[in-house]
Amino acid sequence: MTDQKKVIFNDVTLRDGMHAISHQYSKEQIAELTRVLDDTGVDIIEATHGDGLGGSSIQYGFSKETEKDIITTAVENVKNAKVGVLLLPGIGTIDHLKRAREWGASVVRVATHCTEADVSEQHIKAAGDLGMDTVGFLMMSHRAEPEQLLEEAKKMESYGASTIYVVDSAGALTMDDTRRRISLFKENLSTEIGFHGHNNLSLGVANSIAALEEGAGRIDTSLAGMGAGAGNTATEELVAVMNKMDIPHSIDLYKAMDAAENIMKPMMRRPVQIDRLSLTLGYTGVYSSFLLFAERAGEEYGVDPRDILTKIAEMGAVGGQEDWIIGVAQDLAKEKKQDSVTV
Ligand SMILES: C[C@H](O)CC(=O)C(=O)O
Ligand SMILES: [Mn+2]
Repeated sequence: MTDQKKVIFNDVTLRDGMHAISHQYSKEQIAELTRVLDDTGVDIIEATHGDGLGGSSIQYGFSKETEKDIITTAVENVKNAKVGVLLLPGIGTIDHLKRAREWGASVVRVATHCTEADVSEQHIKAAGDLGMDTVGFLMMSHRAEPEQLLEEAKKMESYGASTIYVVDSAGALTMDDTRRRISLFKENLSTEIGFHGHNNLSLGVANSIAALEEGAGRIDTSLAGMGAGAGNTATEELVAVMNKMDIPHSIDLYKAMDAAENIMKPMMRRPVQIDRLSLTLGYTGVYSSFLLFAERAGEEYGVDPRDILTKIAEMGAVGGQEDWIIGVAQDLAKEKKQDSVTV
């Protein structure tokens, strides 16, 4: 590492972590998590529905608390960190963003599928006009070759994003895949570069380190990896490795370990871990937040959720197409029934 600037930690416990708890954090839990996260030293705390502003819906699942309560609770309980929000154009609007800004959010990540940066133009420009730290977030980055991803990143840069992320939504990137994308960004963009990992193939920490070595300056993590699929890169795990490698940051390792163990893990409804289903997400390259949808559909229709995910991967589903899961489960159940009749 030649660049000795402190790495910025963007914590996603209260946003990606929402997926792992079906968006059901209570105000009290949000307040407690915000306080401990702030105390660990993270730079940015992202707090919204898992699918961002406007995400609370029948399609993505309703959150327990309102958008206003999620954001204002985080803002009221933070001392040092900035509060951020996620915005997927089409789910969230510029009006949502203006309200989030009024409630005290100062960072926004405008997220698009990796080949559709075009749809972020208005939202990135609006965020700039609102004086927010504006980040472009290219989801499902494994689905674009590095050169194509760079072209999309350049669009976000031209709209005014000051940081652009490689987002491994499916936890499907290998270390070499990560290096190739981040290094190309580093050579060709003048923005800061970020990396958002999921641990489905057990590469959350390794990919984050590879991204840092190639010049990323922002990294997403969460306590105990709380997040969709097998979770995100766990803060305490990454910090331990960064300490051993002398990579500078602002996190207190023991505080992060204690918060993960004492506060985060007891709140989990289902262990956030690599199991056959979350591993299948990484293996087939499916959006991590499809995990619980596939698990539920598998139970309801009596089919193996791995078959659902494999089919969903073949169909090339992207974030927002959660409803396809039911259709696939129904088709698989029908096929299963026909097979048993023929036999
Ligand atoms: C809406 C997604 O959960 C955003 C994200 O964290 C990802 O794509 O990964
Ligand atoms: Mn994610």
